[in-house]
Amino acid sequence: MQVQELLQKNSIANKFIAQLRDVEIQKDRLRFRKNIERLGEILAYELSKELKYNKEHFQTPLGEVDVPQPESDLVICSILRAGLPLHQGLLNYFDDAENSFISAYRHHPDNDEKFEVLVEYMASPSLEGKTLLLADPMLATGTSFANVLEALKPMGTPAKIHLVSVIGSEVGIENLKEIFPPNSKLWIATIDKELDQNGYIVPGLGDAGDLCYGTKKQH
Ligand SMILES: O=P(O)(O)OC[C@H]1O[C@H](OP(=O)(O)OP(=O)(O)O)[C@H](O)[C@@H]1O
Ligand SMILES: O=c1cc[nH]c(=O)[nH]1
Ligand SMILES: [Mg+2]
Repeated sequence: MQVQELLQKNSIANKFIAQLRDVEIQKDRLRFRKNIERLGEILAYELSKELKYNKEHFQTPLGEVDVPQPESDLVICSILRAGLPLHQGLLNYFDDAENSFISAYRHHPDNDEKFEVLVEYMASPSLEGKTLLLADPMLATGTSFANVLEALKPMGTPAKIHLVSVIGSEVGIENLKEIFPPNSKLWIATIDKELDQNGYIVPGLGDAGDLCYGTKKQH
């Protein structure tokens, strides 16, 4: 798995990341979701440079022109819940992509810091031979991405997988390098060094799902 980190180069993306992280600004859920969506758009643009293109012919009112067009076999798969605004950002640019939705959530069976990641819901077209964009804004331990890859296996083997994320941890990314095929690529806005004892990214931004949609009751 290759890794491309957006914030290695300064851009307007820095502003969106800073607003996601800021403990006061992030209280505005609408802005929080919108900033994840905007980063989805930027990451879509960056990864679009590596898609395959075919020359297509167009008629303007004044003449004819060839413009290479991206291949059309994209499937965007988001990991619920926090993947939803990232999904929308990708879909804003890849508007003719197919779509998958899959759940992954941290279940704390003993109400302590130990957790397992459960996948319980999936709605997906066939992925056989297609280009899969797997979207989750947080890549902490990497377990959600790993379990989702496993759960998607019955849907067929994609020709190429692009993982799309906003904040990752170094250890989580190393874990995924062992699991995802070598031709996969992670497009991520920024990478932090540490995880705390609860598996949260430090400094990170907190709980992305809760910041997008509110807290959830454990069950
Ligand atoms: O890399 P990992 O260690 O698996 O952690 C990252 C996952 O944790 C969060 O999901 P969470 O379980 O909080 O669900 P939510 O999106 O519904 O809040 C986040 O949205 C990622 O899916
Ligand atoms: O830091 C983290 C880790 C998992 N999930 C989040 O939302 N944030
Ligand atoms: Mg959460």
